[in-house]
Amino acid sequence: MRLRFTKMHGLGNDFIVVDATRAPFELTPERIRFLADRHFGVGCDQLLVVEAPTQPGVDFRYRIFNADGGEVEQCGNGARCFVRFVHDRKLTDKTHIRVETQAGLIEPKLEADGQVTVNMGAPHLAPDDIPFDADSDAVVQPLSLGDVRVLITAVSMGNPHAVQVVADVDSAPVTVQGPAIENHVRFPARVNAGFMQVVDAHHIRLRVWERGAGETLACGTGACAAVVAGILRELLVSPVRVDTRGGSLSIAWAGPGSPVYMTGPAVTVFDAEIELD
Ligand SMILES: N[C@H](CCC[C@H](N)C(=O)O)C(=O)O
Repeated sequence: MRLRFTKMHGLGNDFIVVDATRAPFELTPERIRFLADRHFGVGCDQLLVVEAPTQPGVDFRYRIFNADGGEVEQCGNGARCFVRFVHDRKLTDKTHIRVETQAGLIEPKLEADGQVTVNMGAPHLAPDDIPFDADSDAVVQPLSLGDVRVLITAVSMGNPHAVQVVADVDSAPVTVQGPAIENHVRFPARVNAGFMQVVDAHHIRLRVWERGAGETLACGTGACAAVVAGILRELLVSPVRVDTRGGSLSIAWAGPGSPVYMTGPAVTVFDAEIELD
């Protein structure tokens, strides 16, 4: 099977993007893991599949697979790459599109300056919607990681996030606590683990250990979840600049029930083909 794909990234969070609008595209988890492998395959954090919509009034359907082969609900950096991909490949002449995902409808928009703004929808905060086995409905919850206990805020952007505040992201124990949080028993669907340093009320630094991919250079839904958590904890005021290791995003949120808006870049690196056995 010959697979045509485009390599893209959003602030270094990198993707293999496949156009499946004309022909169905069913890949096994094994093949996705092969494609995502940075030594034996192409290499990516996630594989994004562009499909025709399944419902009226929508332009495309968007499926997301982590490097571990699992399909997930949402990807923020991928949504920005998505609108650049469909626009550049002339799958649409629209610059503002409506896209259905497992997590619901999102609306990415290609701005005149090349940046992309995405209405990511409203965050979900009820524990059952994360899903999170919560001690209470408090914004901050203790989570035991064996010999240490961390204080997290659980937020879903369609995909689950556990966000904690740290003094310095550069020295934060991301590679130790990240996997422990990702696989914690109180997150039945596993979780993305965010480590947020508050610089000031409109500025944070963020690292994310992603579910199914490990630490990435940037995480769009993680940036949204961190800003939501920071505003709920009255540490942040919208809009917020989020500095990730791959660059900066701008996140805006007007409070519970309101959508989160994310603005940032989307870059095409190359087009290629690969023979899959
Ligand atoms: N690892 C995430 C999916 C990709 C999210 C991230 N790449 C983004 O930009 O939002 C999860 O399992 O929920």
